[in-house]
Amino acid sequence: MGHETRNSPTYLDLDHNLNIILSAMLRSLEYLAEIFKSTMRLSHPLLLASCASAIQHRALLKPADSCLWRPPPPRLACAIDEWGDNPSGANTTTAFQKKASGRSQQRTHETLPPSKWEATHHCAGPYCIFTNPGFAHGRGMVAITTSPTLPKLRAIEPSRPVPASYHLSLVPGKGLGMIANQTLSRGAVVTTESPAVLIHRGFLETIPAAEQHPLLDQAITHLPPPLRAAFLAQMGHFGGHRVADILATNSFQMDLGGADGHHYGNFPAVSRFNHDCRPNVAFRVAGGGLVHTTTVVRDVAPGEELAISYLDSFESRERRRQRAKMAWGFECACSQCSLGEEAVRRSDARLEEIRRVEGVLGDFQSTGVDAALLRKLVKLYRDERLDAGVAGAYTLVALSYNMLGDARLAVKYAKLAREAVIIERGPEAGDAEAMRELAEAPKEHFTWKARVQR
Ligand SMILES: C[S@@+](CC[C@H](N)C(=O)[O-])C[C@H]1O[C@@H](n2cnc3c(N)ncnc32)[C@H](O)[C@@H]1O
Repeated sequence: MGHETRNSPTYLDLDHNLNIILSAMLRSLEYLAEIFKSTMRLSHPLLLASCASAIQHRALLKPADSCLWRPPPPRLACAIDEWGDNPSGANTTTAFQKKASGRSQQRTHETLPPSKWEATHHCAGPYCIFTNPGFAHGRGMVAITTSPTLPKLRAIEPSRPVPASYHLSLVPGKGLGMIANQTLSRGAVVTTESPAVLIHRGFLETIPAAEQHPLLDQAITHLPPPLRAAFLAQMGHFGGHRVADILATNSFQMDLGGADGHHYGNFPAVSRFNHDCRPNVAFRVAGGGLVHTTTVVRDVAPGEELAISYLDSFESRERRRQRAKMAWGFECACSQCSLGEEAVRRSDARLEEIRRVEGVLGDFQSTGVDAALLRKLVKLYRDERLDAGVAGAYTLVALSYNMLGDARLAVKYAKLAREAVIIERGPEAGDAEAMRELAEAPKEHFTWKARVQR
């Protein structure tokens, strides 16, 4: 599973870019124009691409410099010293395992296994299996990654569960899907989940299948039985090696930070979301805690399917369909893709117009920016039902109204932008704070009348 930006297969961070914008604005309005252009092209702070694409991409990479599958060395291969008083792992039976084996288990803090990362001697090239069977009170987690990633693994947080507001059901043509049990209002959280399996991108892209597959199989055996069962119950769309297929069908690309930070994360509960090009649910994996959170972006009625977008929703129908087919192997017949030909033509034209208008607004040198253009952008998003990607548009509209010297509408859209940013990227997103500041004091904001005064 993967989700794409509107124009680039790289990892980017919109908050980071907005911060650049803000400081750049103070220094040079011309510089701002350039950064605006690139920033407003993005629809999502977290850029995801499918394992399937990665596997296809692997063919382009030069044959691996990796070592062969290594027999267990006499001592642990990875830098276990980094974790101080890490126990040997002899007592790693989890609360779940004990429950599963029928023994009564009082789930108190004392009886739960400690949550610590342990190295194993199973490695391929620089990538080793690391396990944490005590993670999240015995739910467990496993990673195939490099030793320098260990401090980042230790920062991963257990999710705080939310009451289930959906059930799983067969959806014609899609396999299982998530169906709302109740009315859900915009902003309602549907799922929170920590990764079950975390795999370094380099492992999937450079280690040959003959070495990769045994290590993947081995990694899964380190999950406590209930989580292992949940992992193996996931859909595999492509066939072939079971674990690799599950990862190719159900992984989110995640950036743990730094040059070595690119990983794929698997979340067995989240894996049941089907795709829709106009989804009613947005997702994010925020911060070093790596908790995956999904939030409803428009009101949902009981019985409605909950869906996320695997793709860049701003691309044309043709392009979206190609990508769905290439990366996940299905013909996209979502509500937007199955419109009639005339409606599709109008939809594609609106998407093209969104790109053009955002280009104009993002170029500080451009003329013709007025309230009518800003109203047009908002209407285009509404007509296209881009509820899951509206935060960037509202942010741009709020800043633009302020640059035009309209404090009332700058405040209105800054508030809308802040709400949308929180829904799409979480309350900790930098843009949420930036929009709060704009809403509180538009005339003191450095964008005030910036277009009028030129
Ligand atoms: C992450 S899984 C989603 C859950 C899956 N339906 C299941 O039964 O577990 C992704 C797979 O679901 C199917 N799928 C998801 N969205 C779909 C859609 N809009 N149309 C058809 N198939 C879809 C495809 O087979 C895709 O490879």
